[in-house]
Amino acid sequence: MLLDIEALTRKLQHVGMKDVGIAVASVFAYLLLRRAFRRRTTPLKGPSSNNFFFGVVPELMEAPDSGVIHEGWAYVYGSVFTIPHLVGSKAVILTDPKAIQHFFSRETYGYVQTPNSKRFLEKLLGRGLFWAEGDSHKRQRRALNPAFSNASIKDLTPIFYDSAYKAKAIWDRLIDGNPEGAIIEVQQWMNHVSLDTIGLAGFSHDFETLSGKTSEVATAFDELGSTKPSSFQFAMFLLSLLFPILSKIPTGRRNSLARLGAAMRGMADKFINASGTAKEAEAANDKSVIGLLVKSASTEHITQEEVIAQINVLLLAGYETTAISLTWALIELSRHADIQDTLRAELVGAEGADPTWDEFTNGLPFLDAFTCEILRIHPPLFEIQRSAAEDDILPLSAPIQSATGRMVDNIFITKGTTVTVPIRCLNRSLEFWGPDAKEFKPDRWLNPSADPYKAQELQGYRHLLTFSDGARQCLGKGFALAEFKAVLSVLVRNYVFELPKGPDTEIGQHRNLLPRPKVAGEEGYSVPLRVRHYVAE
Ligand code: HEM
Repeated sequence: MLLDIEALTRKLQHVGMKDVGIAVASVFAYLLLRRAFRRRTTPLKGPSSNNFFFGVVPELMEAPDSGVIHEGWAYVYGSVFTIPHLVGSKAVILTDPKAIQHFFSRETYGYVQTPNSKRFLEKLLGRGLFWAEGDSHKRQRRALNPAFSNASIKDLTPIFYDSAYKAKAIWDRLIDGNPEGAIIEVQQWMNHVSLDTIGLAGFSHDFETLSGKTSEVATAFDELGSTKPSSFQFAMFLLSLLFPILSKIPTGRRNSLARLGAAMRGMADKFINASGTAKEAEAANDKSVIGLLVKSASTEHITQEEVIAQINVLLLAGYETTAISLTWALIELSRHADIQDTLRAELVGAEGADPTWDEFTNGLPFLDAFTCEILRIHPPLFEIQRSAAEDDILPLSAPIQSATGRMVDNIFITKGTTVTVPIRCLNRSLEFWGPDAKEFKPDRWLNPSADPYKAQELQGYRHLLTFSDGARQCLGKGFALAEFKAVLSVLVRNYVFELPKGPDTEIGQHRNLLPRPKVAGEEGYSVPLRVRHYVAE
């Protein structure tokens, strides 16, 4: 309907300044009343902070183990509690299984990326799966699903083995003729294995880092990984949470991130130009994840921009997570010679040469138990944080006492509230996993306790939240598990791993895009291990 300007002007001439004042005051009064009567998030107990602007965010970011802090707070304040967050606001932390299940069931519609994460993800990766929400997320995920089916992952298994054998060929040259073995910085090698694998299996691109080549993407990841953010950069990061405009000011870290974004986009462009239309990809019989995506692109209405964004998503989601898990696996084997022996006995005893995909999924119980324990004790992502897109009511498994002393069996969440699921806390919590929760014990997966503790109440892969849950749960879970098991089976069958200064060597944490393990005192995120040939007795 067009606006009748003349009629409006005539009407306004009859309205005096007094009427305008009354109208403005009425609007204000309405807004204030609406705010006053709007239901607020249930007041919950929780720690306090003197830091009005950042709350406990810096404390959690700098802690060696934020999971232990969350666990302590849950013990003192209850299974759902609040923490002081940005600019006097409160974030809600969930450790109640029913509340967590409800939260994940509403992923991408009711709970969405926080505004800061959304901006960051769009800038770095584009409008792909990580960025998308609701129906758009569903559509993108549907298009990618076939590439992650069991049949597709089975087809990719030779690529996982190829990467492991390329590393083996070079390690053999480093070790040959030396009974004492060689000191090998394994984290860098697990980076190479993971990057080359995701390149080939994800989008038919060989980064060739296992052959000693460098690429812009590898260099950009390396640069981000090896430099520790300075105090200035940390302060700028915190400030940009409050004033997003500050995220445009270049700092060393932001420049590295920009270079990583540019390198990933450059490579994605090359892939699109090389594979071109769906027809050409089909002709090339491209079984990579993106090759399959390109084929289904037209039926699912996937744009070229979205295909490019998905390449970035795969790189970021698949590279660091798997490299970190493999590095932790080698550290834990070096810390526990008995576990290393048991795993090797199972793998060497396996029939034939390399275990098949079917054996990874249905056989080799100790390899499976070891894998689950690495995922439990060392989740690469420490927490999932979202913002409530609308008001919600979280049900609880057991009532808790609110901050006003009232017993409540559900929590009202106001739209805009930040809600966090602390993965690392839940995976290692005494309450969920029993008195030996903090110990690295693969056996727990083989001999489930008669008293199964609370972990059974958690959903997620094997009651772990390492791969998250709900609509956004890790799409590459099957890929990651097969790659992890294939690489580890090659390495453990052929080598013996030790920490050069003994099994009790302190392992520290290096903050990167995701936290990395490092041998305390070493430069960057170095994990040098002594690696010897395994010789059967
Ligand atoms: C040990 C290895 C891995 C772990 C622990 C892991 C964990 C996770 C987690 C926790 C999420 C949810 C993130 C969030 O909601 O903020 C996620 C999402 C995702 N992961 Fe993984 N991941 C691993 C490996 C991989 C690999 C190898 C790939 C691809 C080949 C992959 C592809 C994805 C994708 C595409 C998503 C986004 C799903 C969505 O938003 O719908 N991941 N992963």
